[in-house]
Amino acid sequence: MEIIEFKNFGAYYGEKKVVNNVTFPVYINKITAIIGPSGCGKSTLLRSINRINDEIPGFKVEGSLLIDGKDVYKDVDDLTVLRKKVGMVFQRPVPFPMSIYENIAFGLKIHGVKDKSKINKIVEKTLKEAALWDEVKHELDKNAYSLSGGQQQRLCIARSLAIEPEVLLLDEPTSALDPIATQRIESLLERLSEKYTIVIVTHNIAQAIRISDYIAFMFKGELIEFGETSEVVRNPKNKLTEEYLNGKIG
Ligand SMILES: Nc1ncnc2c1ncn2[C@@H]1O[C@H](COP(=O)(O)OP(=O)(O)OP(=O)(O)O)[C@@H](O)[C@H]1O
Repeated sequence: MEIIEFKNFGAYYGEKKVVNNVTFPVYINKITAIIGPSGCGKSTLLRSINRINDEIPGFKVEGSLLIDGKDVYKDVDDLTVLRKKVGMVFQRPVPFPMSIYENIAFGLKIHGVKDKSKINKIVEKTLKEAALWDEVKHELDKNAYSLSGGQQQRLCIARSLAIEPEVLLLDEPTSALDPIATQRIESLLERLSEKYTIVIVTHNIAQAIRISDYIAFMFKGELIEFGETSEVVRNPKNKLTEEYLNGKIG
């Protein structure tokens, strides 16, 4: 079942159209990878889902983008509600300059959770979910910047999970990480997809093939192909997809 649907969706920065007539579904509790060469509109698509691009002057959209059947640009007034439902993790881990514990507690407090024992429980639960608990349980008061890059990224994932989103958006979450940290994040995402819907932008074709259930291949602002990852890889319908997957473009 789909949770998100792009329908004839387009996006502009000022006069420049960077996403054109894109239609595809994002299925619930699956990992969908948006792939394609640099500048093809991957991040723009991803950032449209939680309307984080609204802050860019001149950004506008056309067509529709539905979450649970509601158009996020027409039917959603409260961006806080949208962003609670749709969490986001960025390319570079960006912990807050505070303790590991506070990194998670902070967001909860903003969302109105005040009870200390409830916060403690959520901190532990989400750090476990993000496969970080065992490494940090004795040093929750340490500054988050003392963690390695991979641990910081898992902390950022834990922070997103704490506010119980339904969808997790990730923009190149492993491109700043070494192969071992990357592998840990990949297996974490596979586990998280049992409970969350995941949309990931990645330059790394091998990664998309390893972890995604569905692939959306973008090229110059157009959706060239969408389908089950195994099917797209085994039997790409479009020549461009085949060339991209074989490293001939991009
Ligand atoms: N804030 C902005 N203002 C103006 N143009 C932008 C802005 N952000 C992106 N663009 C342009 O929109 C197009 C699509 O960019 P986008 O970042 O969505 O692509 P991408 O596929 O994610 O690229 P990359 O893989 O390099 O991150 C590019 O031509 C880019 O230059």
